[in-house]
Amino acid sequence: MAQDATSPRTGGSAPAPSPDATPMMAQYLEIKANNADSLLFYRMGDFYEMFFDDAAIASRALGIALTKRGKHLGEDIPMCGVPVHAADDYLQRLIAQGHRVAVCEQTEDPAEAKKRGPKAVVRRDVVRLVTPGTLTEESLLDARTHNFLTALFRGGNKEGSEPSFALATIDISTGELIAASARLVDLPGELARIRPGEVLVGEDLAGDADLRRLIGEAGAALTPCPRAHFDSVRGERSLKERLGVAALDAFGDFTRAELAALGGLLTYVEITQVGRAPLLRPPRKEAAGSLLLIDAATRTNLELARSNQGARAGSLLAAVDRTVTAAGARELASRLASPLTDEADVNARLDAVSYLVSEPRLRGELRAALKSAPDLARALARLALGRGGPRDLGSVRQAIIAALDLAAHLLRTGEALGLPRELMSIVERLAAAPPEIEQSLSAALAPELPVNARDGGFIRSGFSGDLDEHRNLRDGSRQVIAGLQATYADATGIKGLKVRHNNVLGYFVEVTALHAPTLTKPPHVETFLHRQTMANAVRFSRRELAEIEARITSAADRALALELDIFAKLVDEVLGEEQALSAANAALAELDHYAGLAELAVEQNCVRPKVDGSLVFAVEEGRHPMVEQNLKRGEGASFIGNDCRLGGGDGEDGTRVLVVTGPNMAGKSTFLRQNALIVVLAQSGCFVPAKAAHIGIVDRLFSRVGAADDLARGRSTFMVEMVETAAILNQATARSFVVLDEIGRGTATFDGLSIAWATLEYLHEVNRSRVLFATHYHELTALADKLAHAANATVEVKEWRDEIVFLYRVIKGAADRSYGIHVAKLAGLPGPVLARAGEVLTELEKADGRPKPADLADDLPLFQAARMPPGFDEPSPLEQALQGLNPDAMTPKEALEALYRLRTLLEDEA
Ligand SMILES: Nc1ncnc2c1ncn2[C@@H]1O[C@H](COP(=O)(O)OP(=O)(O)OP(=O)(O)O)[C@@H](O)[C@H]1O
Repeated sequence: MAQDATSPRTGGSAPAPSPDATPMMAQYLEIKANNADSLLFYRMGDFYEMFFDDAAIASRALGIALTKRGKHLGEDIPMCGVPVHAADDYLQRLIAQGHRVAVCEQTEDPAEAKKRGPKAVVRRDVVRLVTPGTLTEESLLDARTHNFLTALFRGGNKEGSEPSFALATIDISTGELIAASARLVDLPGELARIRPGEVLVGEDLAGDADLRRLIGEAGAALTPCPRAHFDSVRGERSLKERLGVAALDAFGDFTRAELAALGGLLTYVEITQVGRAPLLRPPRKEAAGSLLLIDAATRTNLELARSNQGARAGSLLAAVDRTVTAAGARELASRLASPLTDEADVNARLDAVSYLVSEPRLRGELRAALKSAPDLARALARLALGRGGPRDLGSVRQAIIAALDLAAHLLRTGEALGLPRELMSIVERLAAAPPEIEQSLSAALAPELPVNARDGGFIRSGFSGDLDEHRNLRDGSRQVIAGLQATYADATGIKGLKVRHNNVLGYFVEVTALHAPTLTKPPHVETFLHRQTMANAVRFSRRELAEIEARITSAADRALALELDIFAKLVDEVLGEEQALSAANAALAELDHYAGLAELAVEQNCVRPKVDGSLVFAVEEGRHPMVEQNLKRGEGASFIGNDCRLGGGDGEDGTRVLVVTGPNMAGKSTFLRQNALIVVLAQSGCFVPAKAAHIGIVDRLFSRVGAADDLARGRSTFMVEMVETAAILNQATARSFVVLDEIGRGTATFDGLSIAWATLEYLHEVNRSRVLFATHYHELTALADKLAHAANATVEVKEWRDEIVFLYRVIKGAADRSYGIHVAKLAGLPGPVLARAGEVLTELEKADGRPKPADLADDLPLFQAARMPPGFDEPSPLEQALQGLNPDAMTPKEALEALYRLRTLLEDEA
């Protein structure tokens, strides 16, 4: 999808309608004028043609030839076209580049138009607008990913109050509808969570450069809509109408702003679908505080849904996805993007996974049965929009069979043991799948189904007497024709005589040029009417052939009309049970997602985390899911699990901040991120890659790495880093979990060190969050020793003959050096450069101008404004001991002993 929301996504310009235009061009210009913001696909026979600027834009975007067709006001008309049968492909490419397309079809038979006069133009109209957020075709969608359209409305604009936004989101390919609100600071995170393909904003907001940038960064196309569409009264009314309810209270407590966003959303959907109403599931309100807040940078940094390369492969989502259906994969993606904060809800999900972990046979059977469950949601959505076909009806039938089977199966096995709450709710919804719809469909549908209803042949013979009769007539007449070939051959004595068919002549008799004279002479000239002479063959028609053909055509037309009638009735029947079917579909998706998570837990040796309301974070032998799976796939190496304990036993004592130092490449970042990922997994209701885990609910998760340059936004590395650090310091609470990886590295050493130092203190004293802080500033280890709830950890390495061996074990204590030059050697830096770097390092270390850690720790506090708690600035016994040390005057043995002493002191303090 195009990333830049500021680039124009409108269609090209075309001249205004003019009286001098040809009748067809006049029609084109009128339709184009009504759809100025879209590329107009204008149907002409077997092609969609584009003219004027649209043609130039499309030919560039699609790499197809730009030609011309006639003149308008004396100028050539640029034109390009795409064949109708391949249109989906071209549409997909245009949409992916952020264009919108208005599809204009012929709405009457050309024969009808001819009746109005030789110059009459076939009536045409736009039948739908295709935009990035409103796709429904299988060929345009990724089956395992939602395609969301989000309407954004700015509310709460009271003088001085912080603007807040209401977001209404729909996936029209499944009918999922969600409403939520976010403060301005949380908006990027919300957009990164939802990942809409298209965002609608009122025209009043569309000019806001910050908002445009933000939407562009979320990878969405921006579509301005009339401000009047964002009307809360209208939103509420159309939602009630669509859902057939008198009040919305049962679905959640929607704010006026959310209803306005819903209004904008539903109006746009109505416009783009040209009056067709998409399927709507009951709206889900995401209440403030019910979800773990994860900002956009953290999502990118942790590679939750996409890897750093932008692909699904390599992300957390890909690493934990063991679902067997597309709907299950979408459910998993939604849940992983939106972890919960309610202890009971998280545990209910974990109960479901636990149950399926402990029932391997049932799990295997469920997964095998789920494999045959088709994508019911998308089939239903297409049927609702009038874009469905017989195969979609087949999917509905198949899905009902699967749902009822699975419900019975789960109940049978669950009876003895009692199913957990979530699985019970799944069973109830599966069991409510309407069997009578399945019966109707099974009775009506043929075993082989075409994609399009107009291809016919999808109704089982024996279902409708009327239909069978016309089919027999059609097929019988075809046989009569086949028989006539032999009759004619006998009568004329021409063995090679053939009866053939084409669209121009209909049924005709064909003989070679050699035999033609037999038919052009009496007696046959009376009955064989010459039609066409080809190079080697001559063609004749006969009256009875034409008569039979007319019979065939009318029987075939009638049969198709009957089939289409039955199709429409079946679709109506199905849509009459839309709610029950949607509910069954959601249940299928949830079941697949739970069974997939249980499968993953067993396969990857994951455990159920203990999730509660404490402030504890205790993980035993935690692992990084993506790094671990990569290692296994690559060298078959095993991942070293590491413990991480923060937050102590009852929250207030013990370590809250862990400062991790260690050589490059030793595994610091991996350690930091794996713990953040464990929070995400646990609160989404997944088992976690560890031996044991206890997680006190986290309200906000932050993960940052010393950032890369963001030149596109005109910000330097350091600026980005500071903006992001500021966001954390301003928002993190005592319930938050913060991961900072080498913050402050993007500037001069002392500036960076000072900022990292102050940040660490502030997190410790003011935010009081659980924090993992990796740094190459070894000076910070002294600070960690000084702060009551901070501790040092390092990643173990062994030195061996001037080489380093990484052990990937996180242990207590601080690293003494970075081994940067060793790592540079591993990376293949030329020998002379390494040797010279070694010399420079020795000189620098000798003349070390950097302040000694202990001195630094004494000079502080840096920010009295932060109101340190009493006793904060009194040196602790550990600090006093540190002050008493003079590393320069110590032998290595003395230093080691001192270190042990310090550690004991530290443990005493904790
Ligand atoms: N626990 C572990 N078990 C096995 N291999 C690991 C482990 N942790 C890290 N690794 C391997 O080490 C590589 C480097 O790890 P990582 O990027 O975390 O190092 P780092 O200390 O953050 O490095 P730098 O300071 O240079 O950023 C990983 O890509 C992985 O292959």
